[in-house]
Order: sequence, then C-alpha cells, then structure tokens
Amino acid sequence: MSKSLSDFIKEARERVEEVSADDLQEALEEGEDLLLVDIREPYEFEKAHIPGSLLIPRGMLEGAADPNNPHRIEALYTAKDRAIVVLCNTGGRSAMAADTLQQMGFGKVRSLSGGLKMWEAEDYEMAAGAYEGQLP
Ligand SMILES: O=S(=O)([O-])[S-]
Repeated sequence: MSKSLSDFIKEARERVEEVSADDLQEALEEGEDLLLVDIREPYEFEKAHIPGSLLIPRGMLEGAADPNNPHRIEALYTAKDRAIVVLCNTGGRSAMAADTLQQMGFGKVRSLSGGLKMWEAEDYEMAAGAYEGQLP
C-alpha cells in the first residue's frame, strides 16, 4: 500500500522526541547549548525565524550532515553529540528531518512540536530577514 505524507510524519513522530515551544524557550533562556536547525526553504526563513538558527533546507539535509559530502555544513556534521532542535512550519517536516538525523547517528535530536506556528502563537522571539550563514 502506498503511503501519504501524513503516514510519513506519523511514523517519524513515533521515533522522534518532540519539544514544546515553552520548553524550548525555557532552555534558550537558561543558556542551554542547543543547535537550532531550521529545515524550511530560504523564502520561509526570510519571513520569520528564530534568531541564531542554522538554515539547512530539508532537501540538503543529508549532504549537510555528512562530513564527506561537498554540501557539508561543519556546524551540523560536528554536532552528533550536541542537543539539536529541528524546526519547520508546523512540526511535520521537522519530525521527518529529525528522524533522518537520528538514523545518521545524531544522538540528541528533537523536533519542535507545532513548529514555528506554535512558537509565534506563544509570542516568543522571532526575526525576519535573509539567512546570512553558509547554505549547503
Ligand atoms: O511540514 S510543515 O510542518 O512545515 S507544513
């Protein structure tokens, strides 16, 4: 039987730990060492993002996470033991991306539950503007 997008998201959510917007905010306030990985597209990032996030569009994720790939991003491929929170719009793509990172050996990956929509609804800090870091 073929699968739908919601099947993929549901399966990923069964394997991935999620973090709420409140808990993420608290962790950031406490200065926890967290790598925020926004896996949306650059046009989505530009409209609004959490300051300090790394932008790695989902289509480039595996390459960015692989130290032997020309698209590698050092901040990501060196973070296998670091706490990572993956971000997207409503938490679907981030669950699938977090699942992928886990399969690649990243041991402390979580996905933001409800995504940036939830973050925004809670009125937590966001910024607008194009990504200034290195893209994969
Ligand atoms: O995949 S999504 O949650 O960003 S719509």
